[in-house]
Amino acid sequence: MARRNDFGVASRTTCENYLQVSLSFIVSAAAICRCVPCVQSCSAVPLITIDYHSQKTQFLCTVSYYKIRSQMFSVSKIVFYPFIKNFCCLDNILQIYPRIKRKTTSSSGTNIRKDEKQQKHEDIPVENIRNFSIVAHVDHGKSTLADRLLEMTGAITKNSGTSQVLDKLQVERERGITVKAQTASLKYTLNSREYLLNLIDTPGHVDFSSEVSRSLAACQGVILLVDANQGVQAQTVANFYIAFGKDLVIIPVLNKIDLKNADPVAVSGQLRTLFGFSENDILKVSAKLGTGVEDVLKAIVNRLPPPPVNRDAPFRALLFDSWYDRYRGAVILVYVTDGTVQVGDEIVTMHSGKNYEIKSVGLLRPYEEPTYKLSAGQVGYLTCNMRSTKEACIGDTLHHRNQPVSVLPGFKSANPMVFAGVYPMDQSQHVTLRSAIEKLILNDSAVTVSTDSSPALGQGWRLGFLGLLHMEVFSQRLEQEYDAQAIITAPSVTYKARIFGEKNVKHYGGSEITITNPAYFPDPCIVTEFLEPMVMGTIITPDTYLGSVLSLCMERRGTQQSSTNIDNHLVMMKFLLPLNEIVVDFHDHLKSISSGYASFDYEECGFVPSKLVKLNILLNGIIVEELSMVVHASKASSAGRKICLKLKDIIPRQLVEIAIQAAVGGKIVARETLKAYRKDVTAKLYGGDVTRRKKLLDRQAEGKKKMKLVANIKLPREAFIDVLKR
Ligand SMILES: Nc1nc2c(ncn2[C@@H]2O[C@H](COP(=O)(O)OP(=O)(O)OP(=O)(O)O)[C@@H](O)[C@H]2O)c(=O)[nH]1
Repeated sequence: MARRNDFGVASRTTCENYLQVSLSFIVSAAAICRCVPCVQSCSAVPLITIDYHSQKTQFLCTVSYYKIRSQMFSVSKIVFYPFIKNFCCLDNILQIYPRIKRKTTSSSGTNIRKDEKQQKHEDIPVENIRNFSIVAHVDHGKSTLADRLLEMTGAITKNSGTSQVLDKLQVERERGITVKAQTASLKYTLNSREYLLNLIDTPGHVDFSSEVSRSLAACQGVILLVDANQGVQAQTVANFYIAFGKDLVIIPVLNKIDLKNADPVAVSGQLRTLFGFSENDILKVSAKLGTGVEDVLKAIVNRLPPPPVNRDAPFRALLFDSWYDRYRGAVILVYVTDGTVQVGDEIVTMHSGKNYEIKSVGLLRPYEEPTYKLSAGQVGYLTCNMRSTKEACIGDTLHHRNQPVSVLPGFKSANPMVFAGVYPMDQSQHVTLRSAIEKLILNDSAVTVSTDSSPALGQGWRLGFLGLLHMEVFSQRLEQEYDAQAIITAPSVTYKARIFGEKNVKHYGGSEITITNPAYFPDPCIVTEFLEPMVMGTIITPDTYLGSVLSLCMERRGTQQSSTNIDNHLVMMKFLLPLNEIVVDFHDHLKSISSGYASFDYEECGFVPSKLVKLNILLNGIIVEELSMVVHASKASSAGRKICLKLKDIIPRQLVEIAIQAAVGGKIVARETLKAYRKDVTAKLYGGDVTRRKKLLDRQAEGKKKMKLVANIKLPREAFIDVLKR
């Protein structure tokens, strides 16, 4: 059945005549790299024949998942021909791509089984599908529970050495947090019925909450995981209300019951008081040890409804995630709500109206596993030669060409809260950085981009993030995944201003303008009022720390809205806080004053009038535009003092004295003086009259004064970078 072709050639006829494709190539890493584009262009599961140095050493393998170099290559099944002589060829591949699994059965047998397996995947009836997500506060054990679920359903092997399988990004593994929602389709048999459980693991940190709400669009239920040691935390409350608001079935699960300090009884009480669960609903597990996890699987099957979909209707799917693959372009993750879609179908994306031919479809188990088709109710990926990163629009509806359907409700676009400038290290890296940002945005659609420029840092972009951690993770991913070095400037938030006067309104293009960059702060004379963004913060803290938490919130201009006792020890408080005050270090401060016990979460709460001013920084009387910032009037002097001191440390001393000033309008609010280098002009004098000494010093002072008049203070680029970056 396997045919020997020339190296790397997979003819189209072979593609069409067989379910599999025959390829011949020399066994080496390069060969596999060269083979993969051919494999990708075929619309069937490929069968690869390898000719090792013309010794007719052949084996077959069905490729189910492959990625090259920085990513991963994986061949799920390798079938040996009986006449294999040289096994070292296989070992070569195994060394390079350790995820290849060996299997020695007859080729035909395997193919039949593969077909059967694919049939089963596609044909699992809708009643046996459950789509769910795991939501929880940071570190309450979502990824650990997901690992156990994967193990118990056979998607990964036990003790495979890989923990937190769904945290695939390097940044996630390094920081031990989830930043990107991940999907895995699990097969689970209960009472001899086979179920397909589509699990979406979501991030816990507030900065990635847009990932959570997007993932929930494909789910009918959630597992609300709570650490039995820490109890209900701010993010637990937020996640509960997101799921509740979307009418999803919520399965409350207490995790970490194996810990010595775990108090499942008290935490169950908190869940009952706050959310009205009954004791019988609450499951108790240890995700780490696997205790009780089987009950979670049963609860998913028994308590969650199947997806409300129609397989007989024309194909319709919701695009809810995407990522970039350098060989296949955009890979998009869809939730099929109606009909079926298969390789070779022509589809249209509603947003752009563009046509595409489906090149491959499959499920994530948790690695890509190609299937023949995707049916309604399933969550799977598809590739369709989407080359431009802008084409995969999150929330878009897909349908078959010539079979229009109604639009699915999309997503409320995430509102960026924090803005920062991103510039290349030097301008020669501008193009590289631009393409890296574009590709990363495909994977992280919450980031907004606009171009920006600065005399000191050159051409760059102003990026909007959901929070500070989001910004840090984005810059780390730029570096790790795309090898792009960037300077990220200090973050700021968006303000608004109401303009008066017809001429001014015309000039600014509206009576209410948004200020994302202090450089565009309007003249206060033409502004009726400035507005600043507020958030409703939820803080849950043990009552021992109540005093210090309250004074921190007051200091940050917060006003208390409510206070509820969750139980005898925990208090939940709501504060209205200016976003600007919490964006940088509020969370760190809160953790340090409460020994790590208080938790914080926030949601946007609109804009309110505020007394905002632009703080200018002057060097010897000249404004340095890049260093200016927008602050609340009451904080102008302290912010000014801070930046003047920082500048004094960073700016190298020069031949003239430099006055570093912070000013609001014409009023100087802070000042530091950087002393000039002073040559010891009296060094040559030995003894003599004191007037000679004075004369020399006077002459030096005169010279310095003149120099100050003509000197142009230039900040070296490095000093700028030091001040501008956080
Ligand atoms: N003792 C014990 N530790 C657990 C259990 N479940 C999780 N952990 C530990 O808790 C820590 C956090 O677990 P993760 O699974 O990363 O938590 P997460 O909710 O996915 O974290 P984020 O994605 O950052 O929100 C890890 O050190 C786990 O080993 C459990 O049942 N018992």
